[in-house]
Amino acid sequence: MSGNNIKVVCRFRPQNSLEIREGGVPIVEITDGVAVQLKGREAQDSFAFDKVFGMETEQQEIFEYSIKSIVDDVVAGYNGTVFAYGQTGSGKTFTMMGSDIDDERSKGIIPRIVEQIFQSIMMAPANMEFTVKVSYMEIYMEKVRDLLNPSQDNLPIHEDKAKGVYVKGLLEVYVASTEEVFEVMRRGGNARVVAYTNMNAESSRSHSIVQITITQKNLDTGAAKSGKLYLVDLAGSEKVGKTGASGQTLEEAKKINKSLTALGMVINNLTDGKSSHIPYRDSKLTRILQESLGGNSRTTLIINCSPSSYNEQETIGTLRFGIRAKTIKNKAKVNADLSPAELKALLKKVKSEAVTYQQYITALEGEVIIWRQGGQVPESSWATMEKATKGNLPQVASPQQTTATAFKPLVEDSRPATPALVLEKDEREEFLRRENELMDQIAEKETELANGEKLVETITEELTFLKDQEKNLTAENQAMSTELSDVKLQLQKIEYESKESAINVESLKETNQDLHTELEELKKSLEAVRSAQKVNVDEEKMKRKADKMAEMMAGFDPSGEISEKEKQIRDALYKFDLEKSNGPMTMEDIAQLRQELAESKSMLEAHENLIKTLNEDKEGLETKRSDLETRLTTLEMEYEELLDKTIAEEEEAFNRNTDIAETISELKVKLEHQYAAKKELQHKEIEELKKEVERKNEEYQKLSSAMSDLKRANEDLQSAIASKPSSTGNMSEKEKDLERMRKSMAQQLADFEVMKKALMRDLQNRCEKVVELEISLDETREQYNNALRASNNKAQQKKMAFLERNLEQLTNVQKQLVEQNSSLKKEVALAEPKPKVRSSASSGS
Ligand SMILES: Nc1ncnc2c1ncn2[C@@H]1O[C@H](COP(=O)(O)OP(=O)(O)OP(=O)(O)O)[C@@H](O)[C@H]1O
Repeated sequence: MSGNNIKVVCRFRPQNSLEIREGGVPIVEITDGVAVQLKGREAQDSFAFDKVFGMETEQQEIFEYSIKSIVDDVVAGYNGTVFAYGQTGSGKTFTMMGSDIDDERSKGIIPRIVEQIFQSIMMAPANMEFTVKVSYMEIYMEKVRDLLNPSQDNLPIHEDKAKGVYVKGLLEVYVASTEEVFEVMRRGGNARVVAYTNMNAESSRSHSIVQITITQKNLDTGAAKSGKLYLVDLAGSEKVGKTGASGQTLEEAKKINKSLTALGMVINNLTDGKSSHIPYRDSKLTRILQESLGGNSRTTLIINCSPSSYNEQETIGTLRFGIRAKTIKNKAKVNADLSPAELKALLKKVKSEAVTYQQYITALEGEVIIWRQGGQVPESSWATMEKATKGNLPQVASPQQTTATAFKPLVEDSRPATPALVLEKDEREEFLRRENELMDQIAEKETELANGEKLVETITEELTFLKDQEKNLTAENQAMSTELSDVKLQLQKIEYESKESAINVESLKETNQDLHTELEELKKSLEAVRSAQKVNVDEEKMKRKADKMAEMMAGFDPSGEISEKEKQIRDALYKFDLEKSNGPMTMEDIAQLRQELAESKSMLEAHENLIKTLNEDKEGLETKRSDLETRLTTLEMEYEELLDKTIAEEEEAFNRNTDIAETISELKVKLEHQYAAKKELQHKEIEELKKEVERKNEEYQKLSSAMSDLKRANEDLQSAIASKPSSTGNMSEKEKDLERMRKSMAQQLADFEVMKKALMRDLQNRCEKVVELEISLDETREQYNNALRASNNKAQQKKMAFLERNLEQLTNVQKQLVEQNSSLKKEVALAEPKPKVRSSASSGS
């Protein structure tokens, strides 16, 4: 086993758009493919590496030079590691994975390594059996997450003698082809994207590690070898301040950078030549990659840099890191499991070595005894290892003094012992066992802590939400409290009012009860008074009726004016009879008389027609009068109904405890309404009746003038008859005519007599009705007055006063109607003398 330095290669990518936009220019100059000189503003340093790749270097070229040999080593049973180090965006992922693993040109070194591995396996001898396992993990915030089993996000790191350092519980997938490996890569890559989206973090802040383990077994000998290859894409190496670990606290930023810082420390301690302790355990990354740095591994570090002046500082840092790492020495060895034959030979060798050592020890012990006893051993007889190997040792010591346990083989390890203290083998194993336990506990505690943190976060969110809610609720509560106190006040007010109302209701009930009792008593007393007075009242009524009738009919003497006129007519007829016996009239006189008589006749006929029309008018008036009476009756009935209804409503209002004043005003409005409607109707009727009366007056005037004309004609006729002596011829004819005329006049007189009697009867009937109406009105008024007197309730009195007013108005209306009626009667009476005048006029002719 020989020491071998870490191979460090440097790769510059082309300037990116940001750098160009910011005015960055390439500042690197590569010399001989192994040195790079920075021609920046701050530094003019040169750096030498195993290889320096320029901006235009193809992926294939990188692989060919720096990686291919490592694949061969791993297939040969060595451990291998490829690191990509550099600032964010410097091309680490581009170099390791490539922009497209399916694209021949742009695929990175990992796909190429995988292809190479399977190619090597295919080319291996037939007696070699290979198994390839792949695992994919990342370290973020000092937690190991299994990208092929993302639920495992905090795996512990263990170490034991057989397996060395390993991640406990990491899923290792057996793969049999390039495609299968690619599939695993894609799976892990997707899990990484999802995890970072959920965490709202950047993938550049984590370290991703692809681990490929190749085991090969010689089917003939049984000998086995296994090589482990770590392909590491480190997190961006820039200082947190520059690009800023967005959204992270300083503590988180420290954690993110912890592995990188520890990597730097490990590299420093490995290369400064004085440190006895290498702090692998300071971070998860350095612990996992312990063998890769100064241990059993063939390691290549690719440092990715920006060529731009814009990133000069970061590039210098990266290059310095590479230079330091370059001096690390590893001790790579084949991880071989020996075949049985090899093991037997080894056992034989070890046994013979043990015998040799035992002989050597025995010789030495013999010498020691001699020396202790004060003796001397000549120098030539001193025991040496050389003599022991050759079997030339003197037998000086007793065999019982020899001990096999005195021999201790050197503990050979591939890497510096950790911890730096030199431990006994058992102690070391115990230490590792204890460490593993502690690592498990730490992982558990970390998971618990993470869960606790999540819980705290959730609870904090909940708390914030609850606080907000509480704030809202407090505000709502305050508003509601104010509302509640308002409502309480209102409630108290209502309660008070309710109590007051209850008291009012009670008192009103009592009043109502009293009123009811009083009403009942009044009714009873009224009934009693009624029944007691009924007989008297009937008699009185009759008497009053008779008196009124007498009073009313006093103006209408049937034996008055008409009889006078009748007498005049009779006198005229008698005179006519006398003249007839005095002598004959001349023919001319008679002819003239006849003519005048004919005129008189026609005039008489006209008057008869007029009387007929007047009779018809009278009948019309009669009908109107009866209509008016009916209306009056209806009005009275309505009034009574209204009175009853009002009282009932009032009682109801009392029971309901409603406002009496309100009810009264409503009632008043209603009554006023009804009264106004009726009043209007009656006014209309009165107007109509007035018009009718006027019309009748006009007709009467006309009739009067016609009558006076007739009278004059009759007078002329009479004077003519008086001046003419009685003629000789046709006397008998004239007499006959006169006789006929006299008869017809007598007949008319008799008819008029009949009509007059009928009119008088009718007038008497009407007067009777008017008297009855007046009496009933008086009675109603009296009853009302009684009721008013009986009632001492203030509200009722008010109501009664109101009703009284209504009654007064109705009485006025009734009076008006009665007046109208009497004026109609007068009109009829005026219409009556006309035929009398005419009759008297006729009697005078
Ligand atoms: N050699 C190159 N040639 C062409 N393009 C490159 C090269 N190196 C990197 N790039 C481009 O630069 C961009 C950043 O590269 P990459 O993602 O590999 O950087 P990184 O160092 O892995 O960043 P991070 O630390 O954020 O993961 C990518 O778009 C990539 O395609």
